[in-house]
Amino acid sequence: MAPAAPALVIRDLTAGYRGVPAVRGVTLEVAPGGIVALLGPNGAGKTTTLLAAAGLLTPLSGTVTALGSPVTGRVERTARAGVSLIPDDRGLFHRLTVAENLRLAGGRAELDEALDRFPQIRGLLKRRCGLLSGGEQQSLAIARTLMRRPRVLLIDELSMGLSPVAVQAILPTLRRLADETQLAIVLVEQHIDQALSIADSAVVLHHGAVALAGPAAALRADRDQIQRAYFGR
Ligand SMILES: Nc1ncnc2c1ncn2[C@@H]1O[C@H](COP(=O)(O)OP(=O)(O)OP(=O)(O)O)[C@@H](O)[C@H]1O
Repeated sequence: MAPAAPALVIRDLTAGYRGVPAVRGVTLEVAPGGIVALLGPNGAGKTTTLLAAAGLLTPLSGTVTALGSPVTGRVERTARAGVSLIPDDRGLFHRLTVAENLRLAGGRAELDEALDRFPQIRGLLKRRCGLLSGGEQQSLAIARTLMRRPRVLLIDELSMGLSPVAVQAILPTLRRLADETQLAIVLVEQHIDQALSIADSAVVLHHGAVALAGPAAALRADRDQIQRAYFGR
């Protein structure tokens, strides 16, 4: 059987702010059901890459194709077609309850599906979102995004500020989601080992360029290589 067409293709992407590139020549590809870990030190260009992938930032050059269509200049259409971004602040409404946050994303059927995937949220529906723990907020952010039934999920440091234990609890859920629903995921993470343990492949950015890319298992086995890529050596 021929391999499935990639869900997201970023080809030779140069993008930035007010005409100044923050990333240069970035290429990455995610298959349906695949997870790519997008790694690199602060300021390496991970968020910029995700913004361009979501159609929120227009490339200076290069292309982004999601679900077979070009992304550039089509941010709403891209979102409707099934590309969702979870920003690093998780994009939740802290003054609203968990139920209200969820209701904003879809109807009963979508809600039931999301709660089946994250049963721990059922007991929190009346709680104000701002009073949830970091891990609970993280689950809520994913559950809410799943209600839009995305086919490509871009996740920007969902585990920011969380303990390694909380990160350990959530990442396997992403792996199951990808395996069971063919969701394609780009995961920006600072917890390198944990991200590599669920990813199929990884791309390490340094100063806006790809410093290292390859299968996650190979990169996991060679920690020094990643270390060097982080420091641009
Ligand atoms: N709105 C903006 N205007 C101008 N420069 C920006 C803007 N946002 C980011 N940058 C710059 O672009 C570069 C890449 O930033 P980006 O946020 O993509 O990196 P990152 O790898 O996601 O970093 P972090 O891990 O700290 O979130 C940095 O030098 C940053 O200062």
